[in-house]
Amino acid sequence: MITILENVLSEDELKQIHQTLSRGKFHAGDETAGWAAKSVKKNLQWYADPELETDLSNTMATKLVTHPDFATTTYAKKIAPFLFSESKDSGGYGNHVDDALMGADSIIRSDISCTIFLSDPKDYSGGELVFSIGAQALSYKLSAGQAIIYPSTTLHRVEPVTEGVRSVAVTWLESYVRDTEKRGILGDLDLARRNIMTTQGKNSAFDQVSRSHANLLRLWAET
Ligand SMILES: O=C(O)CCC(=O)C(=O)O
Ligand SMILES: [Fe+2]
Repeated sequence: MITILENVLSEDELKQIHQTLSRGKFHAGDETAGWAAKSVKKNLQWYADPELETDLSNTMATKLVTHPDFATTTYAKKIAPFLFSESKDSGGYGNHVDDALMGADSIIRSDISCTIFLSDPKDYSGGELVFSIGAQALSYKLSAGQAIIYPSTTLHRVEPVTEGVRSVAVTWLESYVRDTEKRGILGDLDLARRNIMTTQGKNSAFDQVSRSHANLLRLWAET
């Protein structure tokens, strides 16, 4: 399931992030890709003082995981450090699938990929994030501060940026529930129980749906 999270970052936070990014440098991005993805990775990757990199990554992670829709969309167990990328001058990232295992010291299994958009879509041409799902192509170019969350199993690409600069923060999540269909079912049940609570209060329907949600999570979660 592809999900959009609104307002992960405010205007002020975006300004601050761009200010921090200006304290580092962008280098060719092919170092941070697997051997096959390297050949199509034509974006730039941000490098800075390691402490600054860690600080910015942690700030982004906090913003993401405290978003009200994050927990029930992802059932996240682990989050990888963020990468900050820029695409410009016809750079982008051709069709690829993200590596299944990521990280050096601490390895995570990538179940979910996430892009947080840091640029206003009016400020660049091209740069759509496109998912190939069977014969379908789904294309997203979100507002600055919005995030998109999608299964890491998906073949995807970033179209070349022909004008301006596309700036994003990307990360990967390991989920307690690795199967996207199962996460979708759990997310629906959780939404249903919350809707019942809001519209009818804590009645027997709420208890039944809550029990199904909790028991399915118990059956499916890998701890
Ligand atoms: O820039 C994006 O939106 C996605 C980048 C990407 O696919 C990746 O880093 O693996
Ligand atoms: Fe990717």
